[in-house]
Amino acid sequence: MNRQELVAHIKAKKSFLCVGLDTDIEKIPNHLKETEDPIYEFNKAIIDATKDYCVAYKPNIAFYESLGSKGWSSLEKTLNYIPKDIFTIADAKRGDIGNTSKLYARAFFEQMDFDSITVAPYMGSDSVLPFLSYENKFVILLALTSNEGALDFQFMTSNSTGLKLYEKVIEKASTWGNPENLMFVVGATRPEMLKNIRKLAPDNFLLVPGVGAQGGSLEGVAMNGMNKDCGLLVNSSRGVIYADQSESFATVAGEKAKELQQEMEGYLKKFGVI
Ligand SMILES: O=c1ccn([C@@H]2O[C@H](COP(=O)(O)O)[C@@H](O)[C@H]2O)c(=O)[nH]1
Repeated sequence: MNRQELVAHIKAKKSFLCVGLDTDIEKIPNHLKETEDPIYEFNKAIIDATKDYCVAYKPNIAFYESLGSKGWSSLEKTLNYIPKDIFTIADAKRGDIGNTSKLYARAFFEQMDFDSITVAPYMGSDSVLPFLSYENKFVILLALTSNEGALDFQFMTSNSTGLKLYEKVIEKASTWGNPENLMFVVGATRPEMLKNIRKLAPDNFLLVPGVGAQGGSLEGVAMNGMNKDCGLLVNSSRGVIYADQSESFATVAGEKAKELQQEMEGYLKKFGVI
């Protein structure tokens, strides 16, 4: 999917919601555990219930690869089940020397047909460029993450440039890619930082995790980070998919996703995107 198509889906659905498929076998309702592939059955029900309210799904790869070959199989089946007009994100946080990154890119863009993958920036250009060589695919580069540990390195300031590390990541990576193939991860837990990030990356989409279970504010994100095309994909994983753990889990997940979509519709109108 290209950027123009993503923007068109956001406008049509009046939503910039990304539902995180962090499907944890421990948290799946008991009645599904008797099925042959509980992870896939859970994801199918979540997708059926939420697909009208979201524009992206983000399976976090750790939840699948931790189950070995069966997990990879559940992931592939889930990816194939997601409607083709919904943007897909492999939250894999990959990145290695160029020769190895090339194979990570092949795994997620050719073996599996994800629209995008999250990539760690710290090994530099040769670790990221192989992912950027694919047409109509996106790299989503970690810039300012939502966790406590973000404070350990990401705010360090360079004596020579005065830039913080996350700012340098955005500035430098913007010379490798462009808004047609490059997005950045910015946590919802630091919404006040989004104004500054928008100065460095006015047109790039930002993937914003941290709304829901991590306590990030959707309002703060929208008010500080929205651009003329929306420019935001706001993710909620646990806050949607585990909103209820009974047999009604999917219905409640659908209601949660709808609530978020309705709030998003308000912000899209406020900023003249729709
Ligand atoms: O900075 C980051 C980068 C990635 N994540 C991932 O997003 C989801 C958030 O899940 P919630 O249940 O909505 O908290 C999860 O897959 C993280 O690994 C992030 O949270 N922050």
